[in-house]
Amino acid sequence: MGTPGSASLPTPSTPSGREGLAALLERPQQAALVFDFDGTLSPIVPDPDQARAHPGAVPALARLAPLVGSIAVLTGRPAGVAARNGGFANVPGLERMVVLGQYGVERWDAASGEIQAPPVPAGVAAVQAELPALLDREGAGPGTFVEDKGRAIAVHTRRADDPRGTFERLRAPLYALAERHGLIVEPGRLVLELRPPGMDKGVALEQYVRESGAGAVLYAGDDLGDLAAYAAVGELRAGGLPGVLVCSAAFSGEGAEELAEQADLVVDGPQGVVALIDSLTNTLTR
Ligand SMILES: O=P(O)(O)OC[C@H]1O[C@H](O[C@H]2O[C@H](CO)[C@@H](O)[C@H](O)[C@H]2O)[C@H](O)[C@@H](O)[C@@H]1O
Repeated sequence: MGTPGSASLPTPSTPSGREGLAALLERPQQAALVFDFDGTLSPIVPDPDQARAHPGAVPALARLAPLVGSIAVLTGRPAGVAARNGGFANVPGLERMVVLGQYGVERWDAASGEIQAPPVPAGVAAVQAELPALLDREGAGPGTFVEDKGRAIAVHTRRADDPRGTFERLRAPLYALAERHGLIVEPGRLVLELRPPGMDKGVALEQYVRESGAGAVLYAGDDLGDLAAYAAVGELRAGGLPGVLVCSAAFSGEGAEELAEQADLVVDGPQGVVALIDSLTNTLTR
């Protein structure tokens, strides 16, 4: 059975990555494949509300899902937003998919369409109330905008006149604001996100791998928040569970270069991720 794009499966550049991919291909029904959303399944765009999965992503995931143990999305987005913007609901093939949102605190299950989310800590409302005056005081400018994620507040500078300069200028005051209210700052691609502590993509990935009983894991990401998931895969590998680290490298100069350095496989942004998913499907159905 052929799938769109018949490129052959790339070879990981590291021995651990080659071992991880070999294990995935030998026992696909025991493999967990976990994907970040923005920058990995969804191309980076100036307005987060307009971000959608790459047109090839859902069809590619739906073809691969029945061949592997499990497929999940692990994202900084609220779980419901990623499920909606990704178009993951009611897709034949993706009935078992889960979206772990807000760095793993929230969970959306395709099987039920329901979202589980704990209560929002009080510090989030306090930050929300103080933020406009802080941005004004720091001269953030009209291009700087705030994304209210419910249990986190993201300050974006991509649309500012000087995106990197504004990001750097806001860094210290936002860290201080977060600390005053018991939150942490999660830096990303031209975004500083103020969110509750206690969970990150590493903890979430490790929990998901254990819960799904996976014997191998593939994790694909593009941003600083994905480093924790990379570290978790490193620890799982050290404990004998093979894994592959994929970097979706679409933009440079946005602070996430470390990810490409640590990856076993670097692909060309979301379109490269789709090609990789398709080549896995092709290999498993040959
Ligand atoms: O964990 P992720 O799925 O990678 O989410 C991380 C953050 O992604 C979003 O921001 C990024 O994508 C936007 C849309 O392409 C882009 O405009 C922005 O510059 C990027 O930083 C999202 O808006 C955040 O809430 C996520 O935490």
